[in-house]
Amino acid sequence: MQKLTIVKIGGNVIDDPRLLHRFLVDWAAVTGPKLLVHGGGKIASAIGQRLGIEPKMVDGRRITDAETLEVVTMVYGGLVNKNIVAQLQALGNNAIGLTGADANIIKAEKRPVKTIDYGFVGDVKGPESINVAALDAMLQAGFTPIVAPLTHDGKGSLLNTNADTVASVLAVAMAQKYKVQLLYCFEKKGVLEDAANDDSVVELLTPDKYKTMQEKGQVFAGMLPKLDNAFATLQSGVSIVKIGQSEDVLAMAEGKAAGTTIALEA
Ligand SMILES: Nc1ncnc2c1ncn2[C@@H]1O[C@H](COP(=O)(O)OP(=O)(O)O)[C@@H](O)[C@H]1O
Ligand SMILES: CC(=O)N[C@@H](CCC(=O)OP(=O)(O)O)C(=O)O
Repeated sequence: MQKLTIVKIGGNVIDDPRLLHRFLVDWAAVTGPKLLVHGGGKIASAIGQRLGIEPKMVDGRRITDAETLEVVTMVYGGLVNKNIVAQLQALGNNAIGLTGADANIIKAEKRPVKTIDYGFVGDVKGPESINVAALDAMLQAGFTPIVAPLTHDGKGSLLNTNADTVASVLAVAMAQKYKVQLLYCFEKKGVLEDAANDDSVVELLTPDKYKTMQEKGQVFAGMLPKLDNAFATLQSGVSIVKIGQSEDVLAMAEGKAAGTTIALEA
């Protein structure tokens, strides 16, 4: 099986032009088939606020009313996605920017209203909702798909889907055809024993260690769904999952010691 590297890059890196450029230079140097998923939540919040739309987040998910859907479509599908593609073209990487609607790559369902109405937020059912053949054709033709965290409902509406979730569902679906390594890149050196101390990287995170860290309150906020997603992908056929700093993407992709490796057992 051919190797496929899937990287997710988070909002704090995208929001910093210097960090983003440095990441893209290293990303362009990653060899073999590869696919990038980007977030951009921070920029969407800032631009929404400039338009008088206050961000509302519940459990790390954005409440996406009709106006907010317009903002995230412009920001994720336009500004962020196309800036990344243009920079990668300048670096010699033949990137192709996509939302989940393009080539029907990710179909989702509007999250049902229970106690909270998330609005136009999409949940992806499973690997059957991913157009693996289309992504495979692009990869084999030498393109690098750059995927925005937008999905579609098959009825004409775009939906907003958390970028970590998009990366993990794509990784699981692509594992049918490739040996997938999934790298979550953000601004810290990895999963840290102490979130304020960058020198406290946990090199290997097992479910037992994760449980202990949760009990001690060492993992919180956006790291919780990221790690839940990470363990779930390993259980669904993804070969390697790592979490680390955007500056270490090349080292992580090449299997050198960097970041936190997520593993089902020690
Ligand atoms: N143990 C931990 N190690 C590192 N970061 C942690 C930890 N626990 C919580 N965090 C927080 O998780 C955040 C990353 O999650 P999130 O903001 O969702 O990432 P992204 O930038 O990829 O969207 C970090 O900025 C950090 O504040
Ligand atoms: C439904 C939902 O919450 N979608 C996310 C998508 C962007 C994202 O995940 O961006 P980061 O990776 O930068 O956080 C949002 O709008 O914030």
